[in-house]
Parts: sequence; C-alpha cells; structure tokens
Amino acid sequence: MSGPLDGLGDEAVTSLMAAVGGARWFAGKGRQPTPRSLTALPWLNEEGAEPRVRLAVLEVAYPDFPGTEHYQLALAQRHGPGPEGLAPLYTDGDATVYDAAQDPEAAAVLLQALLEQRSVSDDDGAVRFHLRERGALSPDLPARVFRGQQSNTSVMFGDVAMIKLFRRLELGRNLDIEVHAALNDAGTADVAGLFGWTEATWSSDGVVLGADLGMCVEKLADAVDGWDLALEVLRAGGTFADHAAALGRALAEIHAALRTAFGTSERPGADVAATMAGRLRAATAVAPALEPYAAGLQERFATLGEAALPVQRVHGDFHLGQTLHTPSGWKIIDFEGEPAKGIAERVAPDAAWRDVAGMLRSFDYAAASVPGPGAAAWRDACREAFLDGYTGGAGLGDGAGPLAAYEADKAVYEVVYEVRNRPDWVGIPLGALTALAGPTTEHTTHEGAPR
Ligand SMILES: Nc1ncnc2c1ncn2[C@@H]1O[C@H](COP(=O)(O)OP(=O)(O)O)[C@@H](O)[C@H]1O
Ligand SMILES: O=P(O)(O)O[C@H]1O[C@H](CO)[C@@H](O[C@H]2O[C@H](CO)[C@@H](O)[C@H](O)[C@H]2O)[C@H](O)[C@H]1O
Repeated sequence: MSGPLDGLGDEAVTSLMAAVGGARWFAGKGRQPTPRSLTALPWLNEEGAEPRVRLAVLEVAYPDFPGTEHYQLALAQRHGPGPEGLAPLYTDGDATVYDAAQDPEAAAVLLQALLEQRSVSDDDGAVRFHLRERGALSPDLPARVFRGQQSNTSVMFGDVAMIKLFRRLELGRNLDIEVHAALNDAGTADVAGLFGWTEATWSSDGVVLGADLGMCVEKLADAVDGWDLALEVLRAGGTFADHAAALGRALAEIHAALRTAFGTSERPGADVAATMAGRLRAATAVAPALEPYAAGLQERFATLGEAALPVQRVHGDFHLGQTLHTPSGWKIIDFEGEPAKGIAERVAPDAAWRDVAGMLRSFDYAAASVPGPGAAAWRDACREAFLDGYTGGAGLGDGAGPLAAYEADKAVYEVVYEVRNRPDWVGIPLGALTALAGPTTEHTTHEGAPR
C-alpha cells in the first residue's frame, strides 16, 4: 500500500488514527475506523531545519461501509523542545512530531512555501504551492491557530492572512478555492481575497490521487460572525433588518457573479421535486419525527412540477454562520456546500432559491434560539428585508412557490443534521415544518411559513 502503513512506523499510524478519530472534523463518528494507508508527502523544508515540516494523508476505511475517506495531517518534526503546552503526536527515533497547525514556527513554513511557490516531490507524492496574489503577505507574520468551531483547521497570520488546511479531503478541486478564485476574478467585494492554495498528488494502490490541501485567504479584519451578531441584536431587542437587507444584496451579487463564472441551465421542476422527495424519504428513515409531515411536504415539493427552474452554481449551505460582518460590509465564507452531501451533489447546479431559503431558515433558527414575544416579528422583519435586498425591491413574483419548496427541503435536511449533531435543537426545524408542510394553495404567513 502506498503510502504503506509502516512508512512512518506503527506508533505514528496509531497516534495519527487516534488524532483523526478524536477530531471535531472526523466524519466517521460512531463507526469503527481503520487506517488503510498513510502517505507522508515530501518534506517542505530542508534537512536539518527545526522544525521540519511535511503534510500527510491518512486514508481511513470502515468495515461496514464502502469506500474510504482521506484526512490531511500537518506534521512538525522537532529534535529540540516543542511549543510550550503542545502535546506531541508521536515520537520518531530521537525526534518528536507535533501538529504543525498548532506549532507557530511550523505553520510559518507553510506560508514561506506559498510565498516561494515551492514544489516538492519524491516517490510517494508531490506538493505544489500556488501564489495568486502576494498582497501584504510576508514570511515573518506571526502564526496563531484559530480556536473557534470549524470543520477544518485555520491558522491566522497576523492581521493579514489565514491558511485553511482542509481536513477531510475531497479528491480533485476544492470548491472553496474554486469559488473564491472565480469570485475574486469577477471583482466581487463580498468574499475574502484568495492569496493562493496548495495541492498534492500521491498514489494509493497504484492509482494516482490528487486533492487541494489548503488555501490562503485574506484575513478579514474586525470580522464578527453573522450568527453571533444576530443573536446579540435579538437579545438586545434591536432590529437586524438593515443587516438582513445588506445580506440579501450581497447574496444577489454573488449569485450574479457565479452565473457569469460558471454559467446557467434549467432543470425540470419535477426532477427537483423528485430529488427532494427522495431526500425526504431518506431523512424520515433517520428521523421518524418527520413522518407526520411527509404527505404535506410531498405536496409542497410537487408544486415545483410545472416549472422549468433556472439553475446555477450556488453557495449550497448559506446561513448566518457563513457570513462575517466587517467594517467594509458583509463577507460570505465557506463555499463547500452542505457537509453531508457528496461532491457531485454539491457541485451540481441548483436553483438560487437554495441559498435564499438557507438564510430564511437561519433567521427562524435565530428567533427560535432567543424565544420571546418579539422573536417572530423580528424573524419576519429579517425575512422581508432580506428578500427585498435580494430581489432589489422587485418582490418574489413566481419565485414564492419554489422558494417555499426549498425552505421545506432545507428544514428536512436540518432535522437530520440536528438529530445527528444537536438533538436538543431538532424542535427548531420540526417547528417550521408545521407551516412548510401546510396548505400549498395559499401563501401562509404564520410561524416559519413562506409568504
Ligand atoms: N477570511 C477570514 N478572515 C477571518 N476569519 C475568518 C475568515 N474565514 C473564516 N474565518 C473564521 O473562521 C471560522 C470558520 O471558517 P469556515 O470557512 O466556516 O471554516 P470551516 O470550513 O473549517 O468550517 C469562521 O466562522 C470565522 O470566524
Ligand atoms: O457551517 P456548516 O457548514 O458546518 O453547516 C452545518 O452546521 C450548521 C450549524 O453549525 C447548520 O446550520 C443550522 O444551524 C444554524 C445555527 O447554528 C442555523 O443558522 C442554520 O440556519 C441551520 O441550518 C447547517 O445546516 C449545517 O449544514
């Protein structure tokens, strides 16, 4: 097996499997992961450097599931003492190996490699760094790992840049990089600038595999998470309507740029309805609490049947937590789509209503998280302002029906997400389904309902 499991030694395999299995970003929780291959990619800096840094790919298999998953590790090998308080991953002869993302000097090697557009290769694989824009990047920017909740691992470099190391690797091109590049090329101000990215190739069972390993983007200064800001405003009894309108305008700009960059097509509404119905069936198997809503939801999806839906590249998982409020306006992050979907589904063109619906659901989540007499009115005001911003005041027109179907589809996804990740929250999307699975012949305006 290449990389062979014994390439780094048993201790490395065991400890890296344990590190991956225990990480927030590990996708196989509750299953029995077994390491299938471990590829140590070529060193990124010269022999004798302290620390010496390399990236590695651990391939994980499960006895009861087909296919494998690939996880990235960033390894810092040291002969002297490591960073204070950082536990080693394993020992390698007289060296000790640490997580490079948490070792500032090791993380600096990644930035240095990007600035020099390093390209390294050996028999096991190759790593290439691509610099798009140098901006204010410099090798001496202090590195600090991001400690907030995330599905990957980001390292901040001063106030200038952020390198995001993708943890669960998608073979082929990474969507976040692809979309950031396209939106930067289009001159869209609503996303961070992309400084560069890293890609690798390696072989497994004689097959050459490739993936993007990380991206370096502009660190957005004084950025406040949209979800945190919305809750803060709501708790203080304030209005979020102006922010919602600005988010609507930002999404409209991004959608326009995505149409230009990736093109558009059409999908018969009946196809989309059938996909949603299939997702509902699968979701109901995971979350039987969906059962009472099934007939109403099928009816809601069926309303799509008459339409030819314009489709395009979309964000795919647009919610308040994917927005950052900065002094220069709202910025949208994380264009990788819903984590539970496979790459083919995430890259497939979809109606722009998917993202509109995602944000409307987020306003509902926020209101439900801060219950109180004003919460429903707060949510409805956000909804109205967001749609006004998105449509430029033109209103939804024929879009009201499709939007309602997409809201229902998103709420179904959320029920499964909550059952799997935060069972205490499942009441929020279930609560919305009462209205979304309700009568489809009129536009209802009560709790969580489409207008
Ligand atoms: N360009 C950026 N500048 C500053 N902070 C950022 C930037 N991008 C993301 N973040 C911070 O990192 C967090 C996680 O980012 P995200 O792209 O959602 O990562 P992941 O895909 O790993 O979940 C965000 O919630 C935000 O706080
Ligand atoms: O940000 P991720 O790509 O990891 O998205 C997943 O997790 C989200 C929660 O962190 C989840 O979002 C749901 O909860 C949010 C509040 O925490 C709410 O604002 C969203 O509207 C709701 O969908 C998201 O669905 C999931 O894919």
